[in-house]
Amino acid sequence: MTAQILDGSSVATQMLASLRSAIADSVLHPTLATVLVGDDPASHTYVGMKTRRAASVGIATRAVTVPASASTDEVVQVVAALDADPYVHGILVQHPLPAQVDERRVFDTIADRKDVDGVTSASFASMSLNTGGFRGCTPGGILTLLDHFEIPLTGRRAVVVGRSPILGLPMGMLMLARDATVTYCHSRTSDLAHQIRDAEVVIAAAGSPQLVKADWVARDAVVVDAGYHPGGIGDVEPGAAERAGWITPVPGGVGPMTIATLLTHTARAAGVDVTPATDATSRVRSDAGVPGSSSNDR
Ligand SMILES: Nc1nc2c(c(=O)[nH]1)N[C@@H](CN(C=O)c1ccc(C(=O)N[C@@H](CCC(=O)O)C(=O)O)cc1)CN2
Repeated sequence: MTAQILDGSSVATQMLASLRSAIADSVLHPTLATVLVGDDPASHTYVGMKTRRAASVGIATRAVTVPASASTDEVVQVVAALDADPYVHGILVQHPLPAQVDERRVFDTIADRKDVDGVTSASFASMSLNTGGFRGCTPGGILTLLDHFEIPLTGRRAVVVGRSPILGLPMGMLMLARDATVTYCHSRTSDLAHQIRDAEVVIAAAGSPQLVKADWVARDAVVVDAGYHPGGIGDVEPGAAERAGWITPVPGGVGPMTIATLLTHTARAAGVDVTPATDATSRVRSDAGVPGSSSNDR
């Protein structure tokens, strides 16, 4: 049997439609600053996609481009100026930054209230401790997608392949906060196939084309492919759809959720009343209220 599709495009479209009407109903004018450092063509494409989708829901963008030769201090100064600008509600620094720039220092310059991309150390701590704030856009978008389709996480064996600070690492922490039993795998994991065969939920976020082989995927597993490589290739072999119970398509899965989440956060940062219904998280969580799901568990 073929897996059911976790259709990120359609959920993102619903989120954007709700966002558009929430912004139209408000007197507020949300503005997102985008910071693009260097000439990476993929980064230009992604910032362009975010800008166009922002415009489509009534969010203004302020595009700042910085030369590829910039130092960490120069990029930090750009971000600090946006932090101080009362007309900017959210700041997106497009990853990756050129090698000579200390990306962590740049991210951590973003004020908490403007970290709509959820990339600062403080936002990571909030995701890890489940204390609110903006979630990372890709991990947050994935969780919204799983919630939308009422995929339970409580007590399930979840494997995250990848441990990047803006995706794999926070993704695992968010699922841990939802009482999944989380295992991180990465480039030094010796038994990746074995770990994935045992997983009920697989988050493939390694940035390595088709790293996850179709025959590693357990029957009926939930497979989220957060890979995006040229030619519509993900981190999971397409044949996995023949075994999985649920799977995200590439394209049309995680990517659109990332952008819809970023824009939802930007509107919230500006004070727009975006109710949970707007970003689909109001759907009843199938693991909500399960005995033993207290955050005090060890
Ligand atoms: N500061 C950040 N940098 C990066 C992030 C991020 O969330 N914050 N994520 C990725 C790239 N990314 C957004 O920046 C991104 C990548 C892909 C998509 C997307 O919607 N892709 C489409 C396919 C598009 C196409 O092929 O034309 C899809 O999957 O359907 C959105 C966002 C790294 N950097």
